[in-house]
Amino acid sequence: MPWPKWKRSNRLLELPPLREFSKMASMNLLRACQGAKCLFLGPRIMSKSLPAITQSHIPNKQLSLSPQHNITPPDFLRRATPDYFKARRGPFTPEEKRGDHKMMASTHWKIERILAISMIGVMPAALFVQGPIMDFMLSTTVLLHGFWGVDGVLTDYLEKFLPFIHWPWYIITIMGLAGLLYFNYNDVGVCKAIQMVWRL
Ligand code: HEM
Repeated sequence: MPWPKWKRSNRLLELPPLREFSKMASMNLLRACQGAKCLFLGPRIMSKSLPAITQSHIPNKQLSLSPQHNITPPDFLRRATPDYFKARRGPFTPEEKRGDHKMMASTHWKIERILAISMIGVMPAALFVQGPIMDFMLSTTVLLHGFWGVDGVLTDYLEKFLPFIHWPWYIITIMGLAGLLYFNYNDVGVCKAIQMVWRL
């Protein structure tokens, strides 16, 4: 149905389209944040952090010492610079995006989310329907979700400094899974156990 005449001449319709409007708003917000940073943190910190932001397209190895001259410093010197401890912002090659996994990171991400969404159903269902199948579903979904969650944190924050860090986590997870399965087979099972804890 066409707009009535008075609405077409309404001032509201003369505003820029929503996309332009949000672009302007975010630019202003960014400017305001930079201003606040200068005010509270002082210009020294700003002048230190700004190059890192503007040069985020340069790979870490080149960023670390002399980005202008494109010099790649020796490894021990690279590790001694603060840039080594900064998060890498890309750009990432397809090989890097894939990592050394068997599947694309995006596929893995989707599976993680499907599992997390399925937990929204499994968790309340476990309160009403109990039995070995529900015990198994609750144990495996929560364990796998927790495993991937912590594994992601280790990858993001620790792997760079402690490359072996995943192995203790794999061992803990396998032991946890074995413990949960043992408990489900030989005892009341996780659903009943949670109910019993809450009844205390
Ligand atoms: C129905 C319940 C739950 C839902 C829907 C859920 C959903 C999610 C989602 C979507 C993320 C990813 C967040 C992100 O990448 O920014 C996440 C992260 C995580 N979840 Fe859950 N979760 C649930 C329960 C649990 C439970 C019970 C545990 C403990 C075993 C847990 C442990 C974690 C951990 C360790 C992370 C990683 C945190 C991080 O990356 O900083 N979650 N969860």
